[in-house]
Amino acid sequence: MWASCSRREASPAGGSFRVATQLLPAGWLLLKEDAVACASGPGSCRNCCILLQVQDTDSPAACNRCRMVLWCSDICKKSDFLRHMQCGECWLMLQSEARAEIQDLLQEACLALRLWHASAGSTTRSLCSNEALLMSQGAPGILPEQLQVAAKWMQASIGHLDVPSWDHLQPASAPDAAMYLCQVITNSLEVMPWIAPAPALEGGRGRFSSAAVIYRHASELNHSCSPNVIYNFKHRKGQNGPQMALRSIKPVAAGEPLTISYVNVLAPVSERQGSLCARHKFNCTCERCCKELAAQPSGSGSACQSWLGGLQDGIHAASMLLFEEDDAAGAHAQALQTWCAAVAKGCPETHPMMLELSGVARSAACVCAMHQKEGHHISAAAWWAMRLSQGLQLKHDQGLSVLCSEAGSAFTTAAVGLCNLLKLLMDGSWPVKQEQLQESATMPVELTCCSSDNELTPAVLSQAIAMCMAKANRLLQAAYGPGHEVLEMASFLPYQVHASQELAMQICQAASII
Ligand SMILES: C[S@@+](CC[C@H](N)C(=O)[O-])C[C@H]1O[C@@H](n2cnc3c(N)ncnc32)[C@H](O)[C@@H]1O
Repeated sequence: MWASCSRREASPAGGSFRVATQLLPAGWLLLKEDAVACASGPGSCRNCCILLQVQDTDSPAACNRCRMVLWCSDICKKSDFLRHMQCGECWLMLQSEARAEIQDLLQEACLALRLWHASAGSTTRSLCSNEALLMSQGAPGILPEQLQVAAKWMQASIGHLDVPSWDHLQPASAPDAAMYLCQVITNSLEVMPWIAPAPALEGGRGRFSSAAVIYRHASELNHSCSPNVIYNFKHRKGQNGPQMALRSIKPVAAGEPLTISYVNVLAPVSERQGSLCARHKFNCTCERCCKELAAQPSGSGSACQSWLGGLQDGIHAASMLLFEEDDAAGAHAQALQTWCAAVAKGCPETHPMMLELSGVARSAACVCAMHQKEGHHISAAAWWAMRLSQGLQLKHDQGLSVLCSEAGSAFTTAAVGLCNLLKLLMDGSWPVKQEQLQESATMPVELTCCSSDNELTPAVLSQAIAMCMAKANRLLQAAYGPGHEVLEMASFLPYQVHASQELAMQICQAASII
């Protein structure tokens, strides 16, 4: 798929990027690929990157030599031990002097060693490294001298290896070591840790430590603050590094660059530019940044944090769902896209349901995170169930756990239906016409007896939601038997949000990029 839908193009400034070779509709799974090399942060398994504290069954296994590196289980240790030894990481970790001297670059140095080992000295040479720039000017937070010292330690680690006995490897020269280090700094993608916003994630369940990972294809993608491709990771015990999936989130025209975002797209322009500079060492020149910098040179401004936070979690949730590639997941992805678009259209000041939805998004993200951890298929049922649980107070012990682990249940239909309904509401198409509902084969709610008011009041909304619930209850009971039901409905009171016009504008601007 990747080779047929995209090609590499040289950029005028050197380096390359990827463009679409055909029209790509939104929601296409473009690529799944395994990591070339990865280095996890402290406290997580060196092989699969899962946080050690979330492992329920296995006890962590340490390297018997350096005692600094841990794996979540014997399976992961077995899978990664030779790599750890053969790339020189074990020797490097044994050097207390090195650990002190390059502590800020230790993870990068380990990843660079692993990249050297994985690439057998050649296959990643095509990755850009920005080496000349980094080695002459350094970058925010890193001095060129620090890079030199880290490269020297890398070279020493490789020098202490009995490399000739591993026939595919060549000892790395000092310039090579520096190149690998710069490649890592320029190209590694960060597997973000989950921030636990809700009780469901307390105690670290479902959270992953951050890890730096290099992928062969995904690392070729340029960044945009308004990306057309979303990426996500799947952790698998025994595998080195998470698997990555790329999926289009907007229609992409033939010839258009494929872009992902390396940072939080909902942050203001100054913050985005700052983190791209600090972590990836470049000044972003994407269209959105250029526009926003021109319009608002200071790039400052607060935003409605809880709402944006919810939206961000919603995007994470969506990306989790988008990882799946079967038909059911396609429907889920569609539902979430519709939902995200609906949410993106509004802001707390203009629509009372927005805060509610942000809470829903947050909960959805939690469920998806937990499911990711447990390796279950993530279904839209989970999303829908959490939506009900948050907004409509579904009791967790009454059906949620069943719902969440079921793929392709009747609730998928309900999720799609609710999303459709929300879209109609957000589009201002209230009252919803019977014909509009019938147009959608997946719409499960009958709204014929709903209010004929022209206004979307809390009472009307409550009535619509109540009907969704009634339908949901019927589906729930048909699928899982008596005792599984949505218990009560929270009152949908209008939310008072005291936001300035300017703030509302910022929120809408941020949201419009989805
Ligand atoms: C992961 S690489 C992407 C592929 C890269 N263009 C290449 O030639 O291999 C990241 C590097 O690409 C460049 N880059 C990516 N997105 C950019 C953007 N929006 N603005 C400016 N430079 C960008 C920067 O040099 C960055 O360090």
